[in-house]
Amino acid sequence: MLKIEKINQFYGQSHTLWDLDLEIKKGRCTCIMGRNGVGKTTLSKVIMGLLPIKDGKLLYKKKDISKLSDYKRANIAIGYVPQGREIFSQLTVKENLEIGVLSNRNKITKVPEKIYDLFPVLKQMEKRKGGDLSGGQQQQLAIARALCIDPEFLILDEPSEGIQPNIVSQIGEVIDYLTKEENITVMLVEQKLPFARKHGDDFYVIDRGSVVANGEINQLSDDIIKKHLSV
Ligand SMILES: Nc1ncnc2c1ncn2[C@@H]1O[C@H](COP(=O)(O)OP(=O)(O)OP(=O)(O)O)[C@@H](O)[C@H]1O
Repeated sequence: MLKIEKINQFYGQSHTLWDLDLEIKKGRCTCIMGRNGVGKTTLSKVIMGLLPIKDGKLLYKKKDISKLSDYKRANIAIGYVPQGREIFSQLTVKENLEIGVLSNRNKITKVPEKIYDLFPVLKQMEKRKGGDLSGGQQQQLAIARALCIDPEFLILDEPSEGIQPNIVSQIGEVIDYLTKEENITVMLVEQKLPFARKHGDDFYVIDRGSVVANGEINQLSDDIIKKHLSV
């Protein structure tokens, strides 16, 4: 689905991603793991076209998308839930979802009922302002908004961060449903091992901007964890 070949990214003089290679397979949940500051969010933003790369290739369904704008990437059905959610706090829940609908690749005009089936709390709170929702509800809204574009590929940047356990498990169930039932490909940036192990199929561990380990999630060994993930 997505193949990244030897990308290098810089913030000014600061070299952040180093010859990074990665492959994300269709219909699977691939966890991107690593300690704070190793480049996980930078990688997500590079895929979304929010940050430029110096060199390397981003092949999405075999087509090089590295020169496409972020707007065009939404049109090719890549959904993105950034760290920090970035919902519109002054707009209602429904209006936030309608912003996602505007980029729907099938040109639908209404929020699909399926979104509310996945996140019933959003139906109850449809008229409430985004900013008045709890952190967990905002995270659900951010995921729901990304699903309104009807993505084939969804990037979730630390969706479980700072969220209460019952909402984390609901989000996990949604990830399972998307990959197993809807064949949506998920890239999950995640630091929590139990969550990654439960919902991930594959993993990549990044350290100082490079991939240091990867494989199927059951190959994520204690040795890798000790070397590259524990603090
Ligand atoms: N806008 C920026 N300008 C300069 N340096 C930046 C910028 N954003 C991030 N960095 C640096 O790039 C490196 C990678 O940051 P990034 O946010 O991608 O890491 P991360 O793995 O997502 O971390 P975390 O788990 O804490 O979110 C860090 O050293 C960070 O300080």
